[in-house]
Amino acid sequence: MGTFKIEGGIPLQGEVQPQGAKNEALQVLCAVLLTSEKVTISNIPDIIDVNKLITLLGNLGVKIEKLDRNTYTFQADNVDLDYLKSDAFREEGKSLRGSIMIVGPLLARFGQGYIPKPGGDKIGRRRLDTHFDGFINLGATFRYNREEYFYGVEAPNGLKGAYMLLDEASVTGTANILMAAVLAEGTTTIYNAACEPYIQQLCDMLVAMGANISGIGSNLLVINGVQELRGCEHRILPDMIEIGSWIGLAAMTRSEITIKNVSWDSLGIIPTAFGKLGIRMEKRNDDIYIPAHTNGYEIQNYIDGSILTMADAPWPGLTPDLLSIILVVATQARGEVLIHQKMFESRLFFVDKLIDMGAKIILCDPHRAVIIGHDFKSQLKATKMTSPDIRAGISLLIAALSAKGISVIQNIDQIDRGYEDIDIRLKALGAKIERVD
Ligand SMILES: CC(=O)N[C@H]1[C@@H](OP(=O)(O)OP(=O)(O)OC[C@H]2O[C@@H](n3ccc(=O)[nH]c3=O)[C@H](O)[C@@H]2O)O[C@H](CO)[C@@H](O)[C@@H]1O
Ligand SMILES: C=C(OP(=O)(O)O)C(=O)O
Repeated sequence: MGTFKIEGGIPLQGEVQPQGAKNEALQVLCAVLLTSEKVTISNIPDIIDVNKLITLLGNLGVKIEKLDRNTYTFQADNVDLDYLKSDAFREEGKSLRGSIMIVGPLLARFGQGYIPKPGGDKIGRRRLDTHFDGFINLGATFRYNREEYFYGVEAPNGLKGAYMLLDEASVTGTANILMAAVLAEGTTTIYNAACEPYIQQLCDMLVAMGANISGIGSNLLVINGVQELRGCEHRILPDMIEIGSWIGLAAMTRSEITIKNVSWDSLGIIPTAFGKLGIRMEKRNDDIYIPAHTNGYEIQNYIDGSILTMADAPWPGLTPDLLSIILVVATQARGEVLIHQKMFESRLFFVDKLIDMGAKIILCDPHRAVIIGHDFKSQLKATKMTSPDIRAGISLLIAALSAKGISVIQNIDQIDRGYEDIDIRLKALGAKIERVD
């Protein structure tokens, strides 16, 4: 596992180009399994999780051509279903969360889908009931091998459209059910569907492939099944979580940064959420300009003067993936904030490290932490730390960049799984960061 060595306390300056969205990439890559025709996808981020999924597709027999670093063509005209029964698949399939989304397309097109319990961040319980309840609603039979943590769904006679009210607005669950429903016979209605930009993008891609979907962008999707889908070209949106990470990083390191081509209209509440911490930014065409916050930033209170709460919620609420970043940025704000991570129960434990570095944080329980900002009157102290999950990892990296002295972050695979060339891009802005071993 690699390590970053970071000399903090240096303001950065310059422009950054956000990578393509990891979580969208994982969805649209799985969608290539829905057609025997060629699909071209551009703006694919070159990151560990995405590359693992591309390898998995290749092992499933999908023909893959790399046109440039971030553009590929895929053709699933000769899928090797036997691979799903191999030991290699049991290992590969469980190494990332996104692999779960091969199940819907495989079930829809070939009548069978299998997956070992998928990996991803260890940030609390991550159940899959919504996915499999959805497939069962579409007429699939379900089995689960408890010893091997292996899931299977089968529908040898095809899927039949159905009405369903999802138990929770699961992002990957909605994507999976949607990809099954586009080839099911008749009409499927998915209520309480997740509607993140990732899902909207997936819907747009499926429509370009010939699917019939209405309600895109809402929590009520109506899908009229079609017999087959065709190839298409699809471009992945810039990664809104990475954009949020750069906003937080700019404020906390008091750097002047322009984030290029952010697709502002797809960012939803994210700029407003950082605005509540007092972070100023300007929309310049489709770029975000963040001035150097030399006089700090002040957390807003509610109208009645009470302390602000920042909590996650399904889209269009604030994504849980940005709360760790918001938390770390708040440690240098003027004022206080309650961070309430509602969805995951083990995502706040990294605050121990921030407390070691001198941040004023009260961890109330696994879901809530109160942050009392230093207003830059006291700098965080450099330390040695390990990245527990992708977003805690980037948050610790932001803390290290703002801290006095040299910090070491171990287990940086956790950061590399979601952030393309993060060290190279930081260096281009003037950061002192080295990848050691
Ligand atoms: C590969 C991928 O796309 N991963 C994202 C996806 O994971 P993923 O699709 O796995 O996450 P889900 O949307 O299924 O749910 C995440 C967690 O939130 C809980 N939950 C969900 C919906 C809800 O209305 N109420 C509720 O409590 C679930 O029980 C679960 O613990 O969505 C998560 C939630 O945005 C993000 O953190 C992950 O980055
Ligand atoms: C939790 C995340 O990823 P995954 O679902 O892949 O673990 C994330 O991207 O913040």
